[in-house]
Parts: sequence; C-alpha cells; structure tokens
Amino acid sequence: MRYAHHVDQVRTAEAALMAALPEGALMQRAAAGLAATCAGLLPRVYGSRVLVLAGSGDNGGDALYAAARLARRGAHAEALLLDPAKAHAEGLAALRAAGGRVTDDAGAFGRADLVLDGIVGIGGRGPLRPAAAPFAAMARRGPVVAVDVPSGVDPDTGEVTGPALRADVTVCFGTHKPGLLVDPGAGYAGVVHLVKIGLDLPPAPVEALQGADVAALLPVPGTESDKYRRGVVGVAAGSTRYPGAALLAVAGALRGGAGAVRYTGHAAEEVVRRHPETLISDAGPARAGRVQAWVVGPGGGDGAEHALREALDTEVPVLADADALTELARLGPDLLAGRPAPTLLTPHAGEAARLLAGVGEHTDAETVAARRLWAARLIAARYGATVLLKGSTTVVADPEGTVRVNATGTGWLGTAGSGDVLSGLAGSLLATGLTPLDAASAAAHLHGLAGRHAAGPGAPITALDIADALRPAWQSLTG
Ligand SMILES: NC(=O)C1=CN([C@@H]2O[C@H](COP(=O)(O)OP(=O)(O)OC[C@H]3O[C@@H](n4cnc5c(N)ncnc54)[C@H](OP(=O)(O)O)[C@@H]3O)[C@@H](O)[C@H]2O)[C@@H](O)CC1
Ligand SMILES: Nc1ncnc2c1ncn2[C@@H]1O[C@H](COP(=O)(O)OP(=O)(O)O)[C@@H](O)[C@H]1O
Ligand SMILES: [K+]
Repeated sequence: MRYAHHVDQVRTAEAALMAALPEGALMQRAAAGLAATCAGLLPRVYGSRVLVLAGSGDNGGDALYAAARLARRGAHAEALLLDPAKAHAEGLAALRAAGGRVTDDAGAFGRADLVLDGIVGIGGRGPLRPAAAPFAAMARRGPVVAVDVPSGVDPDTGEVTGPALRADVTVCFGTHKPGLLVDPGAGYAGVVHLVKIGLDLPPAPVEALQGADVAALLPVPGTESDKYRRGVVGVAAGSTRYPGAALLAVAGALRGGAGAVRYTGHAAEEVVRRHPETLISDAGPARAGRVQAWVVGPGGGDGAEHALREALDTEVPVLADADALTELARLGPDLLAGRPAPTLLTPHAGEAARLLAGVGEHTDAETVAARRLWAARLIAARYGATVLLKGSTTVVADPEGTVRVNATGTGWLGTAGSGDVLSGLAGSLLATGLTPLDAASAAAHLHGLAGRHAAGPGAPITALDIADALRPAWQSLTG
C-alpha cells in the first residue's frame, strides 16, 4: 500500500520528530536521500553539471544541501536563487563550502545535466510566482528532480492552477503527498521516490493499493464453492439503441469473479449469442431472480430510470453507471436514502458534473478532471454512496471519507465501451462479497492492468480487448 498524507499531518509529525533530534538532522536525512537519487540518475556524478532552483524555504534548503553533497563528489553545482535575500543561508553556505556557486544565468537551466526543483515544497500555494514561472516552459537537457513536490502543484489535492515545473522524478520525504498520486499533479511528478525520514504519521487520508494489496482482496473459490455461492451478479443494461453496452458489461462481469451473470434488458439475444453462459431473465431487477449485486445503467437509454428504481428497491448492493447516473442526478440523492445495502456510483468526469449539479454544485467536466479529489469526496458525501471517478487517475471515495487512487491505467483505455467493461467487472466483485470500496479499487486496478496488457508496447485497443485481457491481468496479480 502507498499512503499519502496532508500537509498539516506532515507538519505535526515533523514537529514531534524535530523536537527529539539534533538541529538540522531531519533536513540532512532528506538531503542525503535526495542526493543519492540524483546520483543514480546521472551517468557519473564527477564532472556533471547540476543546477539548483532554490526558493526561500526549507525546500530550497534541502536542494542546496543535496547539491553540496553532489559537489563534494565532483559535480559542478550551481544555484539559481529566486529571492537571493531570503535564500536558505545554511544550505547556501554548505554548497559554497563544497565548491558550488551562485549563478543568475537562467540559461544554466537548459545546459544542466540535472536540475533540482527546490522552489517550493509543502509550503507552496498556488501557481509558480513570476520569478520561477518561466522555468515551467523552458527546454531542458537533463532530468528535473522535484524536491518533495513539483513546484506549482498543490500537495494536498494535485490541482495545478498555473505554471508548474514538470519533473521526471520526484523525491518526497516521510510520506507521499496526495498531489503526487492524483492527476493533474501526478502527471507533473514523474516517477516518485519516497525517502523515509522517521515520521510517526496518523492514518492516511489517501491510499493507493499496490499489486499485492489487490491480490489479497480477489476472491478465490474454495472446495465448497459453486456458481451460486461464488455470487451471482445481475446486469440491467443495454437497449435496442445501445445493445453493445450490455455485451461489454456482461463481458466484464463474466471475468470479475462471480459464479454467474444474470442479464435483464433489451439486448438478451445479442448477449447470449456472444456470451452463451449468461443467464437471461425476462423481468426487470425486481423479479429477475436472486443476485448478490446489480449493475445498472450502461447503454440503458430510456429504460434506465425504471431499471435503476427496481434495482435500488432490492436489498443487495447496486452499482449505478452511465444512464443510471444521469437519472440519479436528475432525481437527487434522496433516491438512495434508507437503502439496506450500499450503492456504488461509477461516473466519468461529465457524469460526475451532472451528479454534482444534482446537489446544487454547478460545475463542468473540465473542473471535475482538474479537481478530482474534491469532486469524488463531495459526491460520496452528498449521495451517501461510494464513488469511483474514472479518468487518467481513478479516484475511489467512500462516504466515510476513505479515498483510494489508482494509476495502473493507460490513455489507451479511453476507448468507447471501456467503462461498460469496468462496471461489469466492479459489479461482479461486489457480488462476490467485497465492500464497494474494495470492489471499486480492485476493479480499477485490474481494468488498468488489462488495458496495459491489451495495448502492449502501445496500440489502439477495443473494449472487448480489455475484457479479454482481464484474465491475464488477474493472473499477473495472483501468479
Ligand atoms: N516536513 C518535513 O517533515 C520535512 C520537510 N522538509 C522540507 O521542507 C519543505 C517545507 O519547507 P517550508 O515550510 O520552509 O516551505 P517551502 O515549501 O520551502 O515553501 C515556503 C517558501 O515558498 C514561498 N512560496 C510559497 N508559495 C510559492 C509559490 N507559489 N511560488 C513561489 N514561491 C512560493 C514562500 O515565500 P513567502 O510567501 O514567504 O514569500 C516561502 O518562502 C518540505 O517540502 C521539504 O522539502 C525536509 O527538509 C525535512 C523534513
Ligand atoms: N487517460 C486515461 N488514462 C487512464 N485511464 C483512462 C484514461 N482515459 C480514460 N480512462 C479509463 O477508461 C475508461 C473510460 O470509461 P468511460 O468514460 O465510461 O467510457 P465509455 O462510456 O465509452 O465506456 C475508464 O475506466 C477510465 O478510467
Ligand atoms: K519542489
């Protein structure tokens, strides 16, 4: 598991640790880890040109001390001080003592073999200020290593509201920050290395499941298992206009661990032709027969409201997607109130904007994509449901405030019908007995791996390719 903490939690833990350590010890731990990562990125340290962009806080201090360590190993280290009067005095003295020097030539950025972004860390707020902003767009020769956080990225949210430094590698201290794991910030962070510095931290508000965590969640049939005991997932999807969504949701559901898939809707013939193992019900969710979870909405068209109401009237978990979300946004969160079982909502950014409008928060898809944590948390709180917000970083938030992020995906997943496969998959995991939080985060992880597997070194994929790749993705976790 990767854990990410908010800035105020880091500050509290840092204060407690600093009180127990000699002055400056914590910064030296940070700088040592930072310098070691930088050394690993350079073909050789001796003779390399290292440039520090140094702001006036401790983030600049870390960068200056790390550059001093590299200078002691023979690097030509230079520091560009964004506010010379306020530069970190001890860090600067260490750099000078190691043979480094100060420069005011901005061209050094483009010539450097490695740039250290020590402009701002967890003390930064808002976009880069004018003195630093030009570096966001400047050509570079060597890698940019962000110290703790890429400057210009909000550490708590990953929001980027103006120019920000795009790093190849981010070396963060003590714990991950949410902004390193959630787009758009994650896209600026590059590869993230964590340097442990001994902080004693509270429970993390944001976490990211790793392969082993997901493997531990996936259902495994026992000797007593049969298709019913493994769980049956109901899929109410597709319409005469959109039969394909039904095929795709069933394709995902068949590969999600449930023992059987029960389908109801207007695309029964097509579904059985493509997936002969599907159980077909003529009635809607209310009388379709026993299931342990319902998936409702993909390609649902005009029938989506009816199917949603019937599914919500059952006593099993319900996953609402696509057209069912549009209906839910129109009808409002009261529709979910008092359900005896949990509800999982799987919006993309546009559907999330509709759900937010349904509770009086008028916004658009771009804003949702730019403020993913905010959007997912708000929908979860206001609808009292678990939310899986799709996109380049998938964010899963439950109404109790737990947030998980998933980054196994690839841009190739942005293909028509991809979300239908995901909803079938997540519903199937729900039917096996996973909580909505676990089902959603495991499904997002598997779906992302399947997309990568299907795309290979890089090629367009179809939604059915993703469904087909779910088995190797699953095996890659459990093998
Ligand atoms: N916590 C830990 O456990 C450890 C923390 N450590 C390190 O300390 C770092 C935090 O240091 P910090 O508190 O000094 O704040 P920091 O990030 O340097 O920024 C403050 C300065 O930035 C400026 N500034 C603000 N916004 C700006 C903007 N948009 N654009 C430009 N400038 C902006 C602001 O200017 P002012 O408003 O004062 O004019 C102020 O001068 C942390 O990230 C980590 O690297 C490690 O050494 C050890 C363990
Ligand atoms: N840039 C991206 N990086 C990673 N995953 C992506 C990206 N774009 C889309 N996806 C994933 O692809 C799927 C698209 O789902 P959705 O938008 O509902 O498509 P559709 O409605 O066509 O099925 C989601 O799982 C989403 O997370
Ligand atoms: K930084």
